[in-house]
Amino acid sequence: MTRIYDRVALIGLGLIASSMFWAMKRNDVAGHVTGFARSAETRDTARRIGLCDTVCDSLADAVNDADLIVLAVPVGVMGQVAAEIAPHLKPGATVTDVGSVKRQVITDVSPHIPDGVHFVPGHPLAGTEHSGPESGFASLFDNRWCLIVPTEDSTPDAVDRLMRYWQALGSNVDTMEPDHHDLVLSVTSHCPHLIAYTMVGVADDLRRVTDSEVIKYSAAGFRDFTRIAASDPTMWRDVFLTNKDATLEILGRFTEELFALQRAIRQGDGDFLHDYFTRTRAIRRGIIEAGQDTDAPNFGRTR
Ligand SMILES: NC(=O)c1ccc[n+]([C@@H]2O[C@H](COP(=O)([O-])OP(=O)(O)OC[C@H]3O[C@@H](n4cnc5c(N)ncnc54)[C@H](O)[C@@H]3O)[C@@H](O)[C@H]2O)c1
Ligand SMILES: O=C(O)C(=O)C[C@]1(C(=O)O)C=C[C@@H](O)C=C1
Repeated sequence: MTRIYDRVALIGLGLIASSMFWAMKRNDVAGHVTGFARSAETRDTARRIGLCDTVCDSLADAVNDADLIVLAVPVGVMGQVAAEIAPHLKPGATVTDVGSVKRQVITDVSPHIPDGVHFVPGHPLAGTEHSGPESGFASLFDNRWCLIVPTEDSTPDAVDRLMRYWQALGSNVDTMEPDHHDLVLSVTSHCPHLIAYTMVGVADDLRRVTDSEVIKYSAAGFRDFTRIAASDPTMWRDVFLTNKDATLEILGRFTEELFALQRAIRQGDGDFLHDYFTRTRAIRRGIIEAGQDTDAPNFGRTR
């Protein structure tokens, strides 16, 4: 038995919250789980599929007895939800979030946390392009990192307990400072999504001059882009609006590199291209050798 919290409340019943629920049930991580979603349709779906022990029709009912409250809503509404739950929180409870951006969430949520309640932000580095209450699955967090991003006010006990909770859900855990988190995630997640959105947008524009061939004959590289570019529009709009500085910094560097490659192609500088691709191939191989890419088609193959 790996019970870490007695009562957990999930706010926003989408991909991440539903995956957390199934992972909690798999390992008996929580005693009783309540859930709340804004739309009646999502709450009905949750009741139909058995998502949460109790689906509540109000935020107050969902959180008032909870030891852990998980904000699993788009980053842009975290502050608003925190303000709504604040009067109903139990002393000693911990509020956490799973938002993809940390500095803005801390700025928006912290002022609403009452005295005697802990706030310990977090971010599971796991997801898919799917969203909504039916998209979750218990193994989503297995062997993935979850970054815990304490604020200046987070107490060591509350941090330690939340880390044990994510480990019980199957994750590896680490702590990180908020601004550093936002810069790192801009490189590893946010800008790659923006580039995928752009590439699919370019293909869509081109469709008119290629008679749909780019879609019909889409090769593996482009198909990977379309998977990423199918990710939830609300979630990703909020990510870019709330991680503006890091996104613009990394996009600036990206554009410089792209221009260098463009020049090498124009000048026929094969050595530059070969050296560049040799360097990037080594990065990919390093990730696989470190056992970090469990999705790789050859993961675990010995020959
Ligand atoms: N999808 C991913 O790959 C991924 C990975 C890690 C972290 N995250 C973060 O997790 C959070 C949730 O993402 P998700 O993928 O589960 O999204 P999702 O779209 O699947 O679910 C979000 C849920 O929040 C609800 N919601 C929206 N506004 C609300 C409000 N004001 N009050 C109450 N509920 C509201 C929606 O109805 C929906 O049920 C986001 O902050 C996102 O940045 C997502
Ligand atoms: O695997 C995917 O589809 C994801 O986009 C997951 C992903 C990522 O970029 O790795 C997306 C957003 C997060 O906040 C964390 C994880």
